[in-house]
Order: sequence, then structure tokens, then C-alpha cells
Amino acid sequence: MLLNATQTAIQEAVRAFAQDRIRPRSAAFEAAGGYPAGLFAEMAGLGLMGMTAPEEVGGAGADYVSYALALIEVAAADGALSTIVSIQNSIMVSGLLKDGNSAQQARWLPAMIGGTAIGAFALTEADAGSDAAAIPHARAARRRRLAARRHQAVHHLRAHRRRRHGHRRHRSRRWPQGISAFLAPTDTPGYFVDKTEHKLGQAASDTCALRFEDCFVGDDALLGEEGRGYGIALSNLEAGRIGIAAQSVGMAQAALEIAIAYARDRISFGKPIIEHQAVGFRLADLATRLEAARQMVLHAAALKDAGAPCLREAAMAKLFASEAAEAIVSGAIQTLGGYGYLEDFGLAKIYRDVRVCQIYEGTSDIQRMIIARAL
Ligand SMILES: CC(C)(COP(=O)(O)OP(=O)(O)OC[C@H]1O[C@@H](n2cnc3c(N)ncnc32)[C@H](O)[C@@H]1OP(=O)(O)O)[C@@H](O)C(=O)NCCC(=O)NCCSC(=O)CCS(=O)O
Repeated sequence: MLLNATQTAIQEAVRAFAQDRIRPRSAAFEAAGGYPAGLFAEMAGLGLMGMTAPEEVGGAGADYVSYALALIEVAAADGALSTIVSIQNSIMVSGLLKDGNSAQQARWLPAMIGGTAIGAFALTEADAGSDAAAIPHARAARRRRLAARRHQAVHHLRAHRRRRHGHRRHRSRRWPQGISAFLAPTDTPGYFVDKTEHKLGQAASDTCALRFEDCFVGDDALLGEEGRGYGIALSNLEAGRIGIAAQSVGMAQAALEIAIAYARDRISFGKPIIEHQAVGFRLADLATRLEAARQMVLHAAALKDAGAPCLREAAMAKLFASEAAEAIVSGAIQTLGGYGYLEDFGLAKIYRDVRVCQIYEGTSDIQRMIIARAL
């Protein structure tokens, strides 16, 4: 896909920022298990926290192709940070714009787009997993208030603990209207973070087990119509999956660049190793897979820009890009041999960070389910 001048300019600006301000600190962010709040403000200054939101509400007013290009560049510098940027844009800001009422938008959008409030997406429970409609959580509606009464384990992203908002859903099979979506400020009484999970990678972007115990929220916290929360969540995941596909491309791109630079520089058996056919062909295959993944991401984003259905294409892009990315990072490590396995060259961290792209926002098998339904 050919990029227009605006898209190219956004890509170059984000690349320059990410390579200068993020990449050199990426290992330190991982070690610290988070990011300084000032970084989100800086990124907000570039429009990265509300990229596709209209300018009237403080957003960058960019198209989805530009958003995907920006995410690729952020991910090439730091995978975990691109997860936060993806959730903030695709689930939180876009979700508020799509389903939030004007009071909710006025309350939350300025802080989210300004990077002073970081959103978290809480979808499932321990026994439900990918089958998010099967959450057994009890829900009671009384006098226009909603109460959650049982423990709930959900995915939770913590970027900045004191300024976080949750997205919470309840379902009872006794209630035909089903699941509802809520905006839950993290200082709501009864909102507990039980555990910050210890993960293989992306240590700087938290995943937490939440518990809502006698946690009451008012009607003003209901996102969209009561009982329509499941559809709201799934529709937000459409753009979310383009985001995960984009970050897969970004991480793979960073790994491949390291491998190509190394293969040009490293001499063995009397010549740069890229001139050995085994190495050159491997890099050629990896570059081809990366380009295919990139084009699938941009195609899905372009469909979204055109207002065309893109559930199938978003699922295909995520499936292909996330699986290709792990193979590309692994091939990059192989190219560096023992050095690739060391922390010093940056590939080990990317390998840790990229694996989850095949799992979150719908596992590869969930993407296959969605694609198969659309055949
Ligand atoms: C596996 C599933 C795809 C199964 O889905 P269902 O069969 O249970 O649901 P549907 O009947 O298809 O849809 C229900 C409802 O939603 C509407 N819907 C669905 N998709 C869209 C859409 N793209 N746009 C608009 N509306 C949509 C659909 O029309 C139905 O509405 P009606 O009831 O007919 O009115 C599904 O369960 C699934 O995707 N599972 C995976 C969940 C997942 O991705 N989990 C992880 C997400 S969070 C995360 O990983 C964050 C991690 S981070 O670190 O923070």
C-alpha cells in the first residue's frame, strides 16, 4: 500500500521520537516495571494518546493507517509501551467516543488524550478466559445502582496506578439483558488489585487480577446501553486487533533490523555472514513475512478508514502478524547465534515481549474462529 504525505510524515515523526526518547530507555523501563508519567504527557503532545479522535475533542484526527504506522514505530522501540498506547487508543478513547455519553466523554477524554489518565480493559474472569460471554459474575440492579458481589479475575493494564480507569462487565444468566460495560475509576470503594501478574515479557505494562467486592457504581458509570456490554467490548476489539497486529510488526521490524545490521558487519569464513546463502536466504524469508504482515495490517486499517467491515481482515492481520513476528524475532536471534541470546543485543527482550501478541485481544485460535465464521 502506498502511503500519502501525511501518513509518511506521521510515521517519520513517531519513528524519530521513539528512537530518540523511548528505545534507549526500554530496558530500564522493563527493569523498573513501568514508565514515568512524563513520558505519557510527552507522547500525548505528539497526539499518540488519542490518534484517531477528532481534533474537536483534543485528538490528533489521524486516520487508522497513520495510527497503525505510529504503533509500529512505538513497538519497534518498546513493545510493552505500544500495548498501553494500543489499549488507550483502540479500547478506551475510541470506546468512549463510540459508546460514552457526553458527560462521560467530557469527564474522561481530556485526561486520556492528554496522557494523565491511562485506561485498563477488564473483560473476563478466571474460569471464562476467551469465552468472555461465559463470565459467571453475579450482578444486581437496584434503584439505578449496579453492584458486583463476587470475586472477579480479569486482565488489567496498569500503566499509572493512581490515574487508572477500568472497564468492567457483569453478567448473570438470570438477567436476560446480559452483560453491561462500566467505567470504573480505580478509587471506587470495593475496587481491589489483588495481584500484579509476573509475566514472561512486557513487564512494564501491568496485567493484574482485579476484585470487585461490594463495589457500587452509579448509572453515570454505565457505558452504552444496559445489557449491550458484550457487543461493545467485541466491537472495540476489532480496532484493538489491528493495534496488536501493528505492534507485532513493529517488534519484528526492530528485531530484523538488528539481525540485518549484524549480518552485514559480522565476518565469518572470510566474508560478511549475509553473503552466506544460509543467512541471506533466511533474512530474505523473514523480510518477506514482515512485509506481508505489514501490508495486512495497513489493509485492515485502510478498510476501517473507509468505514468498511474489517472484522475478518483485522483477525487475519493479527493472526498472521503475531505468528510471523515470533518467527522473525526467533530467526533474528538465530542470525546472531550466541550473541542473540544475550541481553546486550536487545533481541532477548523483544522475544519475551512479542510472544503475547498471539494471546491477548483474542488468541490465534480465536482469530481462526472469527475468520472461519466469515468464510
Ligand atoms: C470467541 C468470540 C468471537 C465469540 O463471540 P460470540 O459468538 O460469543 O459473540 P457474537 O455472537 O459474535 O457477538 C456478540 C454480540 O456482539 C456483536 N459484535 C461482535 N463483534 C462485533 C463487532 N466487530 N462490531 C460490532 N458488534 C459486534 C454481535 O453483533 C453480537 O451482538 P447481538 O447480540 O447480536 O446484538 C468472542 O468471545 C471473542 O472474541 N473472544 C475473545 C475475547 C478476547 O479477545 N479476549 C481478550 C481481550 S482483552 C486483552 O487481551 C487485553 C490484554 S491487555 O494486556 O490489557
